[in-house]
Amino acid sequence: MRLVAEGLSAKRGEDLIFRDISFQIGAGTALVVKGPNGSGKSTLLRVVAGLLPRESGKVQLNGCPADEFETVAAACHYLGHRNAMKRELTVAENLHFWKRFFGEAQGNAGFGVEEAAEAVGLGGIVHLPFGYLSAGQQRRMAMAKLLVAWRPVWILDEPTAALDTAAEIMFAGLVKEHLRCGGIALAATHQPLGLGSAAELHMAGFAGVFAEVWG
Ligand SMILES: Nc1ncnc2c1ncn2[C@@H]1O[C@H](COP(=O)(O)OP(=O)(O)OP(=O)(O)O)[C@@H](O)[C@H]1O
Repeated sequence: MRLVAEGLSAKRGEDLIFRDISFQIGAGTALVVKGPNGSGKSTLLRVVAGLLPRESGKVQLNGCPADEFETVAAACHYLGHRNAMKRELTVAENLHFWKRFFGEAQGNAGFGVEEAAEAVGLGGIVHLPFGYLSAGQQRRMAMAKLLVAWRPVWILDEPTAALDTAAEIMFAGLVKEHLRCGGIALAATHQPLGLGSAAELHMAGFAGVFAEVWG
């Protein structure tokens, strides 16, 4: 399986944010997107995830059986800046919602809700309203959303911002396990994700866009 982006460009409003971005990410590998504030990292991730339209170019997931995921977007988990959880619902209710929403991928049911909470170090508090959790605990539970249903492509926007060191290490472990299982990760970050020698894509913003990919 291989996530292939070719010649991507995107606008926000009337402004062209980046152009001619191309990369490939093979199964079991990650690509880390770096660049200064406003250079278009979040925009690129949202375009790849199908959440924003692209101005040109294409995104394909090669080597994935056509009947498994109808679109690239359907094969992606997207963890954005926000946690995508309802504060008034319990953690369990939130995670059950997402588990039902995603449904089961063929041959892979994903983690149970309690199992996913334990995997992020927070087993035993899924009965609490999400809004009661600390900011770091909320982020960890948002990470648990990645586990309740299998999706081969994880798109991660500043996943560990404002997390403590233990949570960073925990999350690096989750991503490594995802890669070990043949998954793909595309992450935008200002801080090291602890993934070792992941390939990097550097964005400089429009009027200085360049893309470099290794691996
Ligand atoms: N809805 C919008 N309308 C117009 N411009 C926008 C909109 N959303 C974002 N932008 C602009 O698009 C550019 C890229 O924003 P983006 O969030 O992708 O950058 P980023 O590299 O992820 O930044 P950061 O490191 O601060 O998170 C910025 O200049 C931003 O002001």
